[in-house]
Amino acid sequence: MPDGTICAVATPPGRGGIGVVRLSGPDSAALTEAVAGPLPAPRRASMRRFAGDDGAAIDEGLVLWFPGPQSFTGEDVAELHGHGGPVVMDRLLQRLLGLGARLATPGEFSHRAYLNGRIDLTRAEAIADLIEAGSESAARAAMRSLQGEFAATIDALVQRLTDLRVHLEAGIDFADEPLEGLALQDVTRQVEAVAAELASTRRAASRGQQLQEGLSVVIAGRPNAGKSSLLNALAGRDAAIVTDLAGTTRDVLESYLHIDGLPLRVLDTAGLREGGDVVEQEGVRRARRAMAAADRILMVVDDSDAGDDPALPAEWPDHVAVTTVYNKIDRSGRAAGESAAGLAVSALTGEGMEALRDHLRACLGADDTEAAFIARRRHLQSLDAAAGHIDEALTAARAGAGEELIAESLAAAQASLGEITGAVTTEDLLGRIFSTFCIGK
Ligand SMILES: Nc1nc2c(c(=O)[nH]1)N(C=O)[C@@H](CNc1ccc(C(=O)N[C@@H](CCC(=O)O)C(=O)O)cc1)CN2
Ligand SMILES: Nc1nc2c(ncn2[C@@H]2O[C@H](COP(=O)(O)OP(=O)(O)OP(=O)(O)O)[C@@H](O)[C@H]2O)c(=O)[nH]1
Ligand SMILES: [K+]
Repeated sequence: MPDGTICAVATPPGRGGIGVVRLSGPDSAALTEAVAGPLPAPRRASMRRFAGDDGAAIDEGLVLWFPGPQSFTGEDVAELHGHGGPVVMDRLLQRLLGLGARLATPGEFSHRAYLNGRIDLTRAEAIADLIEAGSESAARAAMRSLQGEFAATIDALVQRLTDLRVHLEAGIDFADEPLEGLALQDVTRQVEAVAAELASTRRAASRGQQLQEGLSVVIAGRPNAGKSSLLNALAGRDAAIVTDLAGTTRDVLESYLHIDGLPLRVLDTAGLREGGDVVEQEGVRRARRAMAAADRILMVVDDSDAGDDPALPAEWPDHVAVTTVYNKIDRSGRAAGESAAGLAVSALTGEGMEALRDHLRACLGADDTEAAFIARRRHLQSLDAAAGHIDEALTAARAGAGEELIAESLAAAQASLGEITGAVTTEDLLGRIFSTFCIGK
């Protein structure tokens, strides 16, 4: 699949002190020599003149030469560090293309690094996530994955499954009798241990995904409880329309905000009530869908309205954590801040809003971001699939089923985990992953 010598500007477009053009592939040495003269010693920066095809200088700068396999991609790599102007960078690139290099596709350097066994998929993705990181905690989590912690955890799980399978498959080969007694108990215990380990990895990965994509918080409640006002108070701007008409918000309104550098995706929703016109009914359906998919629901109650109470909208999705927010305390007189009942705020005066922000920080695990791996949806899906197969194995083991059945489920779990690090992949998956990277990465 890696074919030819690729080149791209590795630094961001625009003007900068320095701009880097990177080359990877079999002709890197010849192309670099054609432009910049003799190659410097491996991994030693040397000053060179970069010549155009007419021999006139395009720029002068540093050349770095990384003979494969000791390079980022594992292939021969060269870098031309020139002055970071768009015209200079483009002329250098055009010169290399004229000499026979091909423009790299997005993520192609990382893709080659993966194919050459230099980095596994979690590390390739961590590089992209590190570049994209929008907060310090997301960057830290990306570094943990880049340094291989996520991959090591997955590899350890796969190893345990391999050991178990060997154990079971040896049983298949050498005994006609089903697993019983101690042996079966032992297998069950070990599968349980894998299930627990998998669950804790899932938690760390899901924390990492939240750090990257933002905790999704849905503001829900009865019409006129002050949901849109609460969103505006959190966002610090007029993101949503506020009126004293019940049923103002009809659709789901999405806002991204940060609390102490931690990303939040906040959804304002239509007030929950029966009846109303078709538009409002559709709004309520969408609100319920958003609630079911949320990481947390802020259930807003109008504290100045004796008729509003948190128990009213009965059908909460019970897998989603709910925080009750008593709003309009400027009218009800309740003391601001957090209590056992929930949080008391006034979206109008701002009382209690700091306590609400603290609460959301805590929901995001702001004090515990060290334990997170940067993770993507596809990782969580693979972890869930693996957990499903481990469950099957457990059910089979507990029911005293045959070794084959248990081993088969363990193998399926292994395959799901293998998708995370790229031990098991398809062209299609790789294409989808690397095409989202930036050019030059
Ligand atoms: N100039 C420059 N800076 C960069 C990169 C790059 O490609 N070029 N990187 C690109 O992402 C990152 C660093 N990643 C790299 C990873 C491995 C190797 C490398 O040459 N590895 C060899 C030799 C190691 C050594 O010198 O001891 C090896 O592992 O064998 C280089 C960069 C960030 N900074
Ligand atoms: N006194 C007081 N009024 C508030 C407070 N928060 C919101 N309001 C008022 O309550 C009314 C409804 O506010 P909204 O933010 O539109 O309420 P909502 O829950 O989004 O309403 P729907 O979109 O109809 O579901 C408006 O007149 C707001 O000004 C508050 O803390 N104190
Ligand atoms: K309203």
